[in-house]
Amino acid sequence: MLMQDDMPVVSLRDTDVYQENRLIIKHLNFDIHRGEFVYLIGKTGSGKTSLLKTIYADLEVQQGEVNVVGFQVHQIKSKEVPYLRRKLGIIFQDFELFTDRSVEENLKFVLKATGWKDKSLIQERINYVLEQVGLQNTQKKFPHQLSGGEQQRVAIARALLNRPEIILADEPTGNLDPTVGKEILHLFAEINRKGTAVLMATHQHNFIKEFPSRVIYCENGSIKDINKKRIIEKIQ
Ligand SMILES: Nc1ncnc2c1ncn2[C@@H]1O[C@H](COP(=O)(O)OP(=O)(O)OP(=O)(O)O)[C@@H](O)[C@H]1O
Repeated sequence: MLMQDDMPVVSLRDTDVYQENRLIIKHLNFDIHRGEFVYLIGKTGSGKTSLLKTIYADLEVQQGEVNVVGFQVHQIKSKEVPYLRRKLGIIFQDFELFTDRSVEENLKFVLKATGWKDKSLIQERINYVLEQVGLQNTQKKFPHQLSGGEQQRVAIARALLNRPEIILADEPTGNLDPTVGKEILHLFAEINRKGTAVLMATHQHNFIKEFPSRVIYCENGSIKDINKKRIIEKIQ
């Protein structure tokens, strides 16, 4: 599906976010543009994960419009969902790697499932994404042989395989110690600098000071853009 250059990568119009019959966030209106880096913050249970799931078509849109990387998610058919997800890089708190496969096999699995056939192109792409995350020498290792931070880097490499328009990261540093978490933040910042948009749900407000960028705040069933300076002042 073709996208015009000036089209937002994510655009929500009067969108309600539901978990089953429960309204979690109402009347959402916001855009994320190409190359933007956006933090999604808010108390536990405020709906950050539900909002991300709505964007990657894991929760049904019951009201309003959700346009994501050229797909109308509010009327997407289930057979189209894999094509939407191919344009997104999705990162979770708990990495979600296949534990019974090596790093290389984890990455190969995604490429094969998304139609890659040429063995040398597959190997080239795997080498490239691992280099991007600073893990050139881990191809034959299994997830349990890697640290948490390294496992998250593999998950990020996996998310980069199909050159996503945007990375959706749900509390990606939640299982990591603060130093490693900060390194992962810097990796996201570097990926963003090369042009990929990032939407990151996080409880770590100190990240906003470390790498200042747009902040969306989720509270009492609604969201608003807030001034990052105010948050930085509050945490100083
Ligand atoms: N599968 C589900 N079925 C029904 N309700 C759910 C489900 N998952 C989450 N909820 C409810 O939806 C609301 C929003 O949860 P959500 O996980 O989106 O919040 P969050 O801001 O991501 O929280 P956290 O910071 O703890 O990850 C909560 O009240 C939660 O109990």
